[in-house]
Amino acid sequence: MSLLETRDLRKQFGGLTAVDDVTFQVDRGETRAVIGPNGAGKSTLINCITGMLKPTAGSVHFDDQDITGMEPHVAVQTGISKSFQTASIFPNMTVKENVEIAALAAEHGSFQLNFFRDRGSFEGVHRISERMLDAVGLLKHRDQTAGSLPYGDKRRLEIAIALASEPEMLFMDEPTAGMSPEETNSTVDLIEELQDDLGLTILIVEHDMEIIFRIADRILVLNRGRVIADGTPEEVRDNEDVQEAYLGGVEL
Ligand SMILES: Nc1ncnc2c1ncn2[C@@H]1O[C@H](COP(=O)(O)OP(=O)(O)OP(=O)(O)O)[C@@H](O)[C@H]1O
Repeated sequence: MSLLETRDLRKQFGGLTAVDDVTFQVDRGETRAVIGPNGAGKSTLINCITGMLKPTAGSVHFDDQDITGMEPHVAVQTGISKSFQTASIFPNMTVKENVEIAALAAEHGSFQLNFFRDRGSFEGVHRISERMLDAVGLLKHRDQTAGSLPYGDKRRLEIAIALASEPEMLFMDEPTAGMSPEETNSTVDLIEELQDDLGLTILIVEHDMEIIFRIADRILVLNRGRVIADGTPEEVRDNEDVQEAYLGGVEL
């Protein structure tokens, strides 16, 4: 059963078709990657899913609801927009306070929907925050100010902040961009832990093929707005169209 699905999703900018009838699914608990060369339509596809852009045609379904073209503030009620919000770090607050604020904000935002759900205590917020900090390996730095963290740890804190709102799906937009090889490795380890420990559904856009082949269950490959391949890493790696689109025929 899919958590997220697009059906014949299309976005045109004047005469340019940036997303060309894209149909794909993200199943619960899977790590789903979207890849493609520059200008392939990855950002446009994601923006049509989150409501940042209105699709020209087709539909988007999240958790069995049609959310096509919904404004982000309406879509929040379906749980999808929590996954896509950009995590912003407050540099003068501690690592832990940053995560607690996100957990509190999520609780407030979902209050009307989860009227009978008892998360309404600071104890609950505290527990969620500690669990997420532990998950990203920042528990020992919880009392440090967020601004003093090294770059890689800041990106991990952003993941903890996103997780604190308990999203149905975690969206990661090039999570390792700008990281050193060591930071990249530990972030990939982290993603693997999140998959195993929390059973998260992850939608990831990433340029680094090595990372994608390591962590993705299924990969959607776009080129000039169209789906040219969709399958397991092995299926995608062996696909001639993918090799052609990416590297002009050089083997991946
Ligand atoms: N707002 C816009 N107006 C007009 N054309 C756009 C707009 N946004 C994107 N495009 C065009 O749509 C196509 C797809 O762009 P998009 O940014 O979705 O690709 P991408 O796969 O995310 O690329 P990159 O990997 O470089 O980020 C490109 O040709 C781009 O120039």
